[in-house]
Amino acid sequence: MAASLYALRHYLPLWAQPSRKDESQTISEPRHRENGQTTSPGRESSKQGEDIADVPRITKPETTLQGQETPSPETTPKANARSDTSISIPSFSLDSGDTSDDDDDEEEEDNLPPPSFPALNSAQRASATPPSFALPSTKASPRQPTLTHSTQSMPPPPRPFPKPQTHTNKTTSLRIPTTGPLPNRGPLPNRSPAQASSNLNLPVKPPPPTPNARQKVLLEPGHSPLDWANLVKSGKNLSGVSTLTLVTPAQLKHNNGRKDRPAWSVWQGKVYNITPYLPFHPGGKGELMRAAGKDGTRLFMDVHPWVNWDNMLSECVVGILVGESEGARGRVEASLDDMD
Ligand code: HEM
Repeated sequence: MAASLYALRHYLPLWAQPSRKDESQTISEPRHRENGQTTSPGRESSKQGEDIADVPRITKPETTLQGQETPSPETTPKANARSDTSISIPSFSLDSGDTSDDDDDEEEEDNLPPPSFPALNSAQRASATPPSFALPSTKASPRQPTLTHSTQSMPPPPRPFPKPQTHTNKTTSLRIPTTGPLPNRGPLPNRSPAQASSNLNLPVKPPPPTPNARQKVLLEPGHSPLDWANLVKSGKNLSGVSTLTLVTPAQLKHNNGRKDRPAWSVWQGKVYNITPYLPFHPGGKGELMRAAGKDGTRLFMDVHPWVNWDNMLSECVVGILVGESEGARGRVEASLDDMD
């Protein structure tokens, strides 16, 4: 116990450090004297047989219990069956009033190297020495702590560590600062990329526009694919003709959607009036108009062969594309039928 206390004396507050000067202390530190030299307990003995003498022992105080026989330091202290309550209980005293006789030893102790653990440059040593105990302020000597004598009741132990008062305390100063820029975290977030890069003299390039691979257009409200599907389902005639007709190429070419004429187009032999579908076409009116007045099968299949145009344009069918001769014969037959 005493050896531990002595080994840890650099970490104990001053008032708790064991003193070798006061002979009345209960914890005495034996000294091994060899050839007139004093060996401190913290030092290692060079001889094996002397190790026992280096171990600090708890010995019976010699001066405070007067009139009692002084036991040999080699024996275990015995309890005394005295009921004299006036006997003062020896206490631990660090009074430094009598420092005159042992100054050399004191200097020798102070010059001792600190314990090897923790290391001299370790964080434990930097932060732990000296611990700041909140001792009651007295105007005593530098060795302030006074555990005085006997019948005085011991004051309550002081708080080992004072409460942290400001954020400059050691424990809080290790935290990440909550204000100001963080170290090595780049520019402040409110700065624009141009401002941030201006410090670095880097050329500022605007991000390239995202290519619209599908070339879809923004449809007008009420012209979504679902709106078109609902319009087709309503059964409304969207072809612009009363009956299916034979369409000649001349007729197809004429109805190309210009000059208020309807826009007809052909897919796989069928003629469709695409005029009502123009505002609903996801690819835009312009794309769809490329097929107006002609056969648009190849254009259609090049872009979206997966689209079921026959189902989508079922109410837009005008007729069937025929040759010029067939169309003329068809018109004659039709006129004959009208005569019947
Ligand atoms: C009347 C016949 C046509 C119908 C019913 C039709 C229908 C459609 C539909 C439903 C889409 C959307 C496809 C999707 O989202 O996957 C679309 C997109 C498109 N269509 Fe058409 N289309 C027609 C004719 C044409 C023609 C003749 C062209 C070009 C000459 C064309 C060019 C486009 C383009 C460029 C897109 C956007 C890209 C895409 O979605 O793949 N369409 N069309």
